[in-house]
Amino acid sequence: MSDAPSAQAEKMNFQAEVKQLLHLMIHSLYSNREIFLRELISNASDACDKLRFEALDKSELFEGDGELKIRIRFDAEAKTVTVSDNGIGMNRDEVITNLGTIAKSGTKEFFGQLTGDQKKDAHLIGQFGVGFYSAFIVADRVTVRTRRAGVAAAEGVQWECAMTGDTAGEYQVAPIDKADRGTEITLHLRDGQEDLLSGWKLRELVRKYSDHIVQPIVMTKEKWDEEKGAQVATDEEETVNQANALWARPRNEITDEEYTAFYKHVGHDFQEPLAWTHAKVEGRHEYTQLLYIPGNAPFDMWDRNARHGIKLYVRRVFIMDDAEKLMPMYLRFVRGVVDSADLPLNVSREILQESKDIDTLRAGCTKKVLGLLEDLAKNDAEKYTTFWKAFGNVLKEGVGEDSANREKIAGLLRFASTHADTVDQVVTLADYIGRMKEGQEKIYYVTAETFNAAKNSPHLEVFRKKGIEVLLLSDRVDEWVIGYLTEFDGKALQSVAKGGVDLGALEDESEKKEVEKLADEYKDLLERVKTSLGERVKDVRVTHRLTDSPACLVADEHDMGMNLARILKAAGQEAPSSKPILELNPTHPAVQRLNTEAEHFDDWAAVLFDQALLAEGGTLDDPATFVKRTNALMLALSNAQ
Ligand SMILES: Nc1ncnc2c1ncn2[C@@H]1O[C@H](COP(=O)(O)OP(=O)(O)OP(=O)(O)O)[C@@H](O)[C@H]1O
Repeated sequence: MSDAPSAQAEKMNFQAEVKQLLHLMIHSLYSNREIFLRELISNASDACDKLRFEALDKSELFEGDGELKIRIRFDAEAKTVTVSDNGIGMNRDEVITNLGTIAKSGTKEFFGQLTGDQKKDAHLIGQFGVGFYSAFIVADRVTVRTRRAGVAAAEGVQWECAMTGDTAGEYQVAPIDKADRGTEITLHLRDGQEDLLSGWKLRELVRKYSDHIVQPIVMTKEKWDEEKGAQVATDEEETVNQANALWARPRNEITDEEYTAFYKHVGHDFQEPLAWTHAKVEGRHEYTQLLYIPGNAPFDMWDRNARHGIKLYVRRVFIMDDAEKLMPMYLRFVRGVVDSADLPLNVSREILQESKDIDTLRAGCTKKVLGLLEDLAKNDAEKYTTFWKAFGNVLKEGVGEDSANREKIAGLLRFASTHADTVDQVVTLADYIGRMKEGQEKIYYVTAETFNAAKNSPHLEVFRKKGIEVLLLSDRVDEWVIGYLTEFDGKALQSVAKGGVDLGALEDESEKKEVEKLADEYKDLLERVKTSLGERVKDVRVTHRLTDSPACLVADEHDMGMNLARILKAAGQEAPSSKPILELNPTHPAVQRLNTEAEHFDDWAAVLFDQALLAEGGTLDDPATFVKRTNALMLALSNAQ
């Protein structure tokens, strides 16, 4: 029963998503039921960290008790397990928001991806974050008693939810008196969970999952009672975890299991990390970094304001969460801890904004992470592939964002190309250069909105014929990457859909002469087409790049590529309007036919232009006229036969 006077208790309904999540949690995560303790301890530890941070300039929040700790108790008779902390606590509004709703970004995507298959869904919930609600895996009633630091005892709040009978979708909130600040969470265990009512079992779980928690986790000491033949509680308390900073220990004394358990806490992740790097840096600035690459992208990765980044400590004292200044945006998936020996203990977010020391820390952390990625790429291709699939598109942002490390980041990029002609992004720029034809000076690429549009682009025809590899870029961010990455290892990057194709030494003299000759022969035709198309084209010329298609559109050397112009337009941005150049393939029968056409010349010219635009991935601004013209030409042809 609740300790609160029921007259003042208020019934409230969970947000619909919470109900769904609770249901899923209980059904999909049952085989992982032990994690509830890790999650509650992790939250308690975060609550202590938050208090420490808020108390930096408001020491009265400690209320005379600065020794932050987490306590675990159990009551075998009442069948309860209680986790309490003397951290920041919550007020009524916070209780309702934090425990009654899900305010996370990515919530919609998460629910959209659920399949009903328990295994798959368990994996998804893990990625989404299990948190407080995991308590309901082992408990059918949960009581939270909490009081925010710094407010009066009478401002305590009790939250309670029973998952039985008709009340499953609702919870109760009531005011209570709570003398000590912080949060106490009592789990009323479900039938069959009695094994958790044991000091030995709970200690085992703490050691297994929460040993690395920095605050002491205390439990009542037990001793063996011969008469009763059982362990009995004493009046003393003892710390049951290591309660020291894992990152401050020497690397060779930390096991992989410990690194992994620590990651799950700092990364708010349910799954294993992909890789980590742990180093103590000495010199002008002294700091320790323990940085992890997660195995999966979190749901809120595309939310550039998402939290959960790097925790900053100063000489092992927690300073702040999500110190975004410590990692560049394009490495926002990195999780972990940086512990500085030089920053002042009273450092604030504002000081951090301007601190030169932070710039040094960030440069050091960035270097470490890029080094770790290089190492993975070189020595563990499988892991690197996993990394690339999850975070490749975020890393690409770095090409524009971090000019100092541009070459390094470029070396980490992976592309699809005409070499394998598959959608898999596996080609490095170095691989490409290694396969360049003799006499080839540039790295060629094509950008398009989809992989198939890139792969089948008419602009590739001459490259395919000559066996020259072309990178196939179809991720949105690629246009941005290419805008900054103009060369790699001394080789310029060149779009196959821009400017004239100058294949340099790859083109033989006779081919060049042939094109020049055709250009001369077709001079009049080019002029007529240009006049016919009027404002739609900048120029009309004979192509070097087509072998099979009759026509294609290209952007002038210094104009914006057409794919980028479309992306900008779709994003509602002004793109400088530049007209394309139409290139015609005089060896194609359609173009030869055009040369002799009199009556339907304008229709032919317009259809060739529109087809080239479609093949290039563009959209017609007047599709109905295109259809009408094509039909008219088909009829004219069949009448002529
Ligand atoms: N012991 C506690 N003391 C103070 N606040 C708490 C405590 N436990 C939970 N909360 C609050 O409730 C919120 C929701 O907790 P929950 O565990 O569901 O998610 P989370 O910790 O924010 O994220 P994640 O599930 O990804 O770890 C927390 O963000 C915190 O604000």
